[in-house]
Amino acid sequence: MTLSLTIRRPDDWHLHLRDRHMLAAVAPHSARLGRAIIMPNLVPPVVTGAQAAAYRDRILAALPPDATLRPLMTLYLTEATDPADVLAAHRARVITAVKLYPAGATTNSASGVRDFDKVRPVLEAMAEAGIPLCVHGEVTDPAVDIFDREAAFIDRVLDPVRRATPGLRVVMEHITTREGVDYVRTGGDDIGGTITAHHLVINRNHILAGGIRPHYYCLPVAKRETHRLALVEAATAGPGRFFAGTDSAPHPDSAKESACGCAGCFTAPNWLQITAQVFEDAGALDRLEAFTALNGAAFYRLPPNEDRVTLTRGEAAAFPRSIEAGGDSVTVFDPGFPIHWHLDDR
Ligand SMILES: NC(=O)N[C@@H](CC(=O)O)C(=O)O
Ligand SMILES: [Zn+2]
Ligand SMILES: [Zn+2]
Repeated sequence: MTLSLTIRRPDDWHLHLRDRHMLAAVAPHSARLGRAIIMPNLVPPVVTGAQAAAYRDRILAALPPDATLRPLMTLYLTEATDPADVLAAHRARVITAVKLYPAGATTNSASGVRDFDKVRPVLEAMAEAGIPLCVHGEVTDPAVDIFDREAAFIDRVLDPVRRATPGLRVVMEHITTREGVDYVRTGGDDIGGTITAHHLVINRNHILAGGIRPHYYCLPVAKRETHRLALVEAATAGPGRFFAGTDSAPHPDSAKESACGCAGCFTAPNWLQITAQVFEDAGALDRLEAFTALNGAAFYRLPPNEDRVTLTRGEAAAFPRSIEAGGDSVTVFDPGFPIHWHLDDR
């Protein structure tokens, strides 16, 4: 018996498309989504409305003619961000959200925020205008163990900032811990959380046991199995404030397979199929649509996509091991188990 599942066209609420050669190589792999929140951590970062508009044009030019993707742009919050520019870019529908990177927390975060008091006026303006703040939730204090940095961020930064800025709408990005799940679940209507496909699949053993696997290294780093199970439970719970954000973060293999390999997993080509497999294994296929196509739109106060895609269960799917980008290869995330779901949306 062939099992098939028709759902509203999925969105990706956390996507890195990069620029230039990399953009050209990876954009087609996200082209058949509905919408995607485009992360602004380019070098140099996207900090003004004008830069976001120019970046959106480069993305649209890189997409194939049959693309359905509508890129939703974000601004990279710095201590010098002008609240008036944020408000104007939002009013002009150039941006959908603003991204907070604690300085030094992750790839290209050097221009991020060190002193949270400096961004208070921007956050207050955003709360007033209902502009969501997407947050990379890790403390950067070198004294805090890397596996504890998400939980510490909630207590030391996120909760104090939210209390100081009532009405601020926050997406806790790429949550990796039970603490993150609990904070979003109990945090009220103004907080949502994205969950990646790779964090639904790997725990820290996959990165470190039996050899170090750089293509499983991303930030926040995958945690213990108990945390992965909490993420699967949250993702498969149905209607709510958890939604798919792939954090597909391509890097050249030369930068990952290095004595100091950089962070990011490239999941754009297979995240939906992997997610479907995880939901099947959890007995939750009836809730895949909520996670991939309903909850995120609801949080962003956008209508769900009207068109549909069909996923069909069959033979184990074959995904490329890597793709080519401007002379470099970029390894595609390998879930490590067979994926029986195929995407058919034409
Ligand atoms: N997730 C990652 O490990 N890397 C992302 C940055 C980010 O989302 O933190 C990247 O841009 O490479
Ligand atoms: Zn991040
Ligand atoms: Zn990211």
